[in-house]
Amino acid sequence: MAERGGSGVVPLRWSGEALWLLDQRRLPRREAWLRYRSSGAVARAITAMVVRGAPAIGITAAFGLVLAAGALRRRGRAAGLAAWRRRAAVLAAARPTAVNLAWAVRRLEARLAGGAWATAAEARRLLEAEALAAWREDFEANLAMGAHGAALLPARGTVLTHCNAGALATGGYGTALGVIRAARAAGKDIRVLADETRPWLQGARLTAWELARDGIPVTLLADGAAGHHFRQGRIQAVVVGADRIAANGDVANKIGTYTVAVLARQHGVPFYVAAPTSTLDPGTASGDAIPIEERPGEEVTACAGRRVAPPGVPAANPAFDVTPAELVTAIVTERGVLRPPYGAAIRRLLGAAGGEKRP
Ligand SMILES: CSC[C@@H](O)[C@@H](O)C(=O)COP(=O)(O)O
Repeated sequence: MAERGGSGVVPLRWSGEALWLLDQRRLPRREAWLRYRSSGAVARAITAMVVRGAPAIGITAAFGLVLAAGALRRRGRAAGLAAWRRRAAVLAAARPTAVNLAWAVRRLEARLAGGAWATAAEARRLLEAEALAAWREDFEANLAMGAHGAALLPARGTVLTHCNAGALATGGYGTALGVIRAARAAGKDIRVLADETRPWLQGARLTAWELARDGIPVTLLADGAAGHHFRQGRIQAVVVGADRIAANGDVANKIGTYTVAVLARQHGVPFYVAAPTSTLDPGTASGDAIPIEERPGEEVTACAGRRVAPPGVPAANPAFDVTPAELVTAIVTERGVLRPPYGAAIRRLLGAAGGEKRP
């Protein structure tokens, strides 16, 4: 069983035959693993939030594409490829905001196009090797981001984070939480304030769980309480993850992130975004063009499975918002720290990777 740790937490396992996902909807009360053997079921699991977090759903989709390799058994390479691509399109559409889904599909599609294979079994082996490589690379990227980002944090202080950008949201270790983990490992006395992050409570359920397991001091905040803590001077830095970063540096992340960024600017607190280069989207000019996932209103009118709003009252439920680049102090990637102006910095970074960011 392939596993990749980092603080002992992983969102997925690969057996060679099946993908196992840790059901994040049930954490922290239960650690339940669900088994998936088809790409359609994997796509439904992504939509249903069994697994979430941009890099984690990208890696999950990559293994979904391995499971889709059965489509290549059809007579004729072209027909097989067309059937496989249809399954890939379903995976890519499972959640619209995180660019990592499309990134995973492009990466595995390029592997198929560039690799020598004659049978579906050979193609499956190529796809599996690529999915495992994407997972390993994401884990290593998180370690590198941790090292770059830790240097930005003070020797002692409190960091606010929003949502969960930890091991559960990635191939292991985490982006924003990776930065915090690395700072602690480097001996910095960092404490964490975690926004609860309604409606799915990724902060209360997942970030708090991960950090408590690691013995990192974490205090939960109701989402509306952040402003009070900024005003009291209790926050020295903000670190969050990202679902997509546009070519100009605008950042899409969990709904509520923009509010935190505005507060950070108002109070002169640095606002850092930690994200792997797989989250950069040079094909999207600005945040205005990033599709924002709209989820069912029932996720807001109910809390922990019980309706809290009066019957008949609807709720708007955008899952993400966009923080304009001008509010972002720095973007931490595995290849180094980007500073404004981000358009030029992102072009330089991706150019340095050989002119093409994606395979
Ligand atoms: C390293 S995870 C970065 C982002 O994906 C994370 O901050 C986030 O917004 C996750 O949203 P989610 O709806 O839980 O998938």
